Amino acid sequence: MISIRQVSKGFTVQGKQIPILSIPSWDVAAGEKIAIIGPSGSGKSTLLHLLAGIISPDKGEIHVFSKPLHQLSEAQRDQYRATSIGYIFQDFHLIPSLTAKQNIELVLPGTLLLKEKNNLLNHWFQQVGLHDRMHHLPSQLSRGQQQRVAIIRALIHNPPLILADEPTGSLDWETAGELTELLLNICLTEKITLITVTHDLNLAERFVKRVHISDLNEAHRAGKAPTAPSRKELAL
Ligand SMILES: Nc1ncnc2c1ncn2[C@@H]1O[C@H](COP(=O)(O)OP(=O)(O)OP(=O)(O)O)[C@@H](O)[C@H]1O
Repeated sequence: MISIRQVSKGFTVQGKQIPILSIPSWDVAAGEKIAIIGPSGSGKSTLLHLLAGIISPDKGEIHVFSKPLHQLSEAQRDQYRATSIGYIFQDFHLIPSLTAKQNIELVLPGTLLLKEKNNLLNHWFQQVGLHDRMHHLPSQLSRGQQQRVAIIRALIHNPPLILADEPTGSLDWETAGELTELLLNICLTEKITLITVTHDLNLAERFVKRVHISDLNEAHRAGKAPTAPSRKELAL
């Protein structure tokens, strides 16, 4: 379903090209639930951005659902993201002046009939356990509840692939565990492929498959890619 071949990606900083990722080969099968782990600055978010078509590789091939992302135009990549990808961020990016329900209505197609729209909204707010909070503003929701709304926003268009970048990074450990279980269960039921980036090894344990970025990334293994100090190191 996902196939990466000889992909490299770097960034130019002050005129100097810095290699970040160099992935000879990586395959993900449909329905897999994968936690990507690795130190800060090792390229985990960059990998998700490549898979979402937000950025393009400098070299190599990325196929997702047989689509050659490396060959798509920007408009085609926008279309790919709109139809095939649900993206969940660490910060929820909800619009503060809109209720939870209105935040989701914004991303629904205008062609839906009112009844279809309400059925869909009721279904998903039930699924994440927020059916009694639909009319709350984000500021009236806990952080865990706000992330549940963001999960609905990522899932409501039925994407076959969810990319989650530290989705529980700003939550306490108990809420983080609940949210991770919720996401895993929904993806299992809906047969969605889930790739989650996390720093939290305890949360990563809940995934059947864990991939360390340095096992994918030759640039990192070879010490070519710069790595920022980890949060743990910074906290010491
Ligand atoms: N647009 C950019 N321009 C220049 N350098 C960038 C850019 N985006 C990322 N980088 C660099 O690429 C490296 C990898 O960044 P990335 O965000 O992918 O790491 P990460 O593993 O997700 O880190 P963290 O766990 O801290 O979020 C970092 O050294 C970062 O500074």
